[in-house]
Amino acid sequence: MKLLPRIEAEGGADWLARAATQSLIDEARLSPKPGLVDSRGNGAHHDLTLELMERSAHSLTPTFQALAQQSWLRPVDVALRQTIGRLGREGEQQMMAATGGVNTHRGAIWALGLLVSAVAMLGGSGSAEAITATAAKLAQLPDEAAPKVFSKGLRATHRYRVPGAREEAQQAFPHIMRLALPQLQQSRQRGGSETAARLDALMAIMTSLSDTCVLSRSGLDGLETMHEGARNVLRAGGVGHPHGWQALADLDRKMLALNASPGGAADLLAATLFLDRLTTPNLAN
Ligand SMILES: CC(C)(COP(=O)(O)OP(=O)(O)OC[C@H]1O[C@@H](n2cnc3c(N)ncnc32)[C@H](O)[C@@H]1O)[C@@H](O)C(=O)NCCC(=O)NCCS
Ligand SMILES: Nc1ncnc2c1ncn2[C@@H]1O[C@H](COP(=O)(O)OP(=O)(O)OP(=O)(O)O)[C@@H](O)[C@H]1O
Repeated sequence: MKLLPRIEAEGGADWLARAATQSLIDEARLSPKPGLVDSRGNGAHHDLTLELMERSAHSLTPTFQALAQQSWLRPVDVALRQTIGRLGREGEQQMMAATGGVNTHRGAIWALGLLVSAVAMLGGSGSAEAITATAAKLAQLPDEAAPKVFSKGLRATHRYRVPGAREEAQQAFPHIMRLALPQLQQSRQRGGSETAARLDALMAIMTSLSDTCVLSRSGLDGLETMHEGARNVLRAGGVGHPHGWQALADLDRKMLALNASPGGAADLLAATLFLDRLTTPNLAN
């Protein structure tokens, strides 16, 4: 894994925040994504639009900036965990204010927020491994001030006995490190388009994530359809191959018929693009 270029402390927080927002916008615009909001339309979501997703992404820039500033060269401890927990919840409120009460990016604030903090804790330099390991340490610490709400995601993890957004972070983002980033690089090396490589990275996440968005909306049927369909795309040579493209279209149809949308996989793709962006900083401008 490439080393990050040194990001100077001054301006570093601003740069990280813009990179995080841009990663959310890149994820939202990427098309065609099964079930999700993209440049074509709303996917399986009746309350979301691309315009709303982009407005939401921009509303989060000050949150990412504050997370980076407060975390700059700080050690992992409960005090920092509580600070970022508070900033993350304030970010959720910013998002809700910007979208008129629609949840566009809750999971993304969690994943990207932890990663932005982790890069800042490392002073703006570090490998993707070091960044995700640092984020995991933060996610493992208790946040006493967190309200005890039994969210939809939490309910799904209990009902189906699967890991969710919390566990993905606590385990240092295995779906990003073991699946999405290697797939992104492999598909780029194959020489296809950047869009195809990013869609392949999304497929890699979708082959195995226990996505609580999918589980809440369409149960185990939806989850199995997602796993199987994403495997078919990659087995057929990826999105850049005509058979892979066909398999993606089939998966899109099936997900829509089930009202299934892989929102958790989309969040992790945005986080993947963020980590990728750190190694090619000219993309963030
Ligand atoms: C941990 C979070 C995501 C809450 O998760 P919870 O499981 O309770 O479910 P909720 O339904 O609210 O949201 C889950 C979201 O995570 C995403 N997701 C779903 N499944 C997965 C998965 N397996 N892996 C990763 N992300 C997933 C989806 O987008 C989903 O919408 C978060 O909202 C939270 O607790 N934030 C507190 C603020 C905080 O501490 N922030 C610190 C970092 S900024
Ligand atoms: N491009 C995208 N399209 C749709 N969802 C996305 C996209 N990118 C990320 N997501 C994630 O999907 C989640 C939205 O899923 P969902 O609509 O199931 O959430 P909800 O608000 O909890 O549920 P509901 O709308 O059923 O009340 C968001 O939290 C967001 O993180």
